[in-house]
Amino acid sequence: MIGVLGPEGTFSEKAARRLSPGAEIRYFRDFEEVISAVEVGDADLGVVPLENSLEGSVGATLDSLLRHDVEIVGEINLRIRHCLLGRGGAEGVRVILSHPQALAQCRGYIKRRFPEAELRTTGSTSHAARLAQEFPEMAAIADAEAAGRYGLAVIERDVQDSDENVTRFAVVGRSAPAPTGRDKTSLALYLERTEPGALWEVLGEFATRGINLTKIESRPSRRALGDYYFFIDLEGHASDPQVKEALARIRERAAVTRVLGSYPRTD
Ligand SMILES: O=C(O)C(=O)C[C@]1(C(=O)O)C=C[C@@H](O)C=C1
Repeated sequence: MIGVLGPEGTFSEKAARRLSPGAEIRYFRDFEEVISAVEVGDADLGVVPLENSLEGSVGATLDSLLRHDVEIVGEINLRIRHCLLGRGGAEGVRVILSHPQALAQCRGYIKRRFPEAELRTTGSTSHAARLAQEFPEMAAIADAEAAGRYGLAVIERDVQDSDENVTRFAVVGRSAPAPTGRDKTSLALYLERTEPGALWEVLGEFATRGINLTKIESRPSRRALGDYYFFIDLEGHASDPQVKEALARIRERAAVTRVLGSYPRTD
């Protein structure tokens, strides 16, 4: 059973179905609840968004991965094509609803096409579609498939601000997959020290061993303003000798070195 953001019809569900077409799906209120359900065994796997090509990282997912004892076991890249869904035509639309990530991915379209509309955020794109079903003056930004599920018409298609709108989802589980030879590793580091070059030294451990980094991102540590965790993705598996060696050296310097998972690469 795979846990995803609900209700029925989210992009997270679409990504989960791509991973495992026949799997039983269970719906949760937010990404933290999905991750925590995997941790306690209420879901075998979870599928949660990690980052988007237009809007960047999904902070709520990164923060939850750090705070729960789960592993990233895979990744899924899904092209996101948003639609405007409603009960009538574009003329009657006064309020536009969606998940904050989806509204942000369609910001330009909304400003251009509906300069007067009120924007309201919902827990997910399908939650927006479910609400738009009840109120004719409301339209939802969601997947075309949500229109059929919630009895809505597709008012306009492809309303995202760029065709290159891709969301990368993490598949979250409790046990690490075996190395495949084409893997990626996600890490979270907390350095504590603030002297010049602390991050540079850590990154040098990867550079000198020819390990390619594919992402680096900082997130507030929640301890103090200006205090950060670094989230790093690299090519390779945590059990590869070079990666293992780099991690051992980094563990001597960093206050926290947490491997969030090693998993097969999709690109
Ligand atoms: O609301 C949904 O449909 C989701 O699955 C969430 C989510 C996200 O937060 O990134 C997933 C993909 C899209 O980027 C927009 C929304």
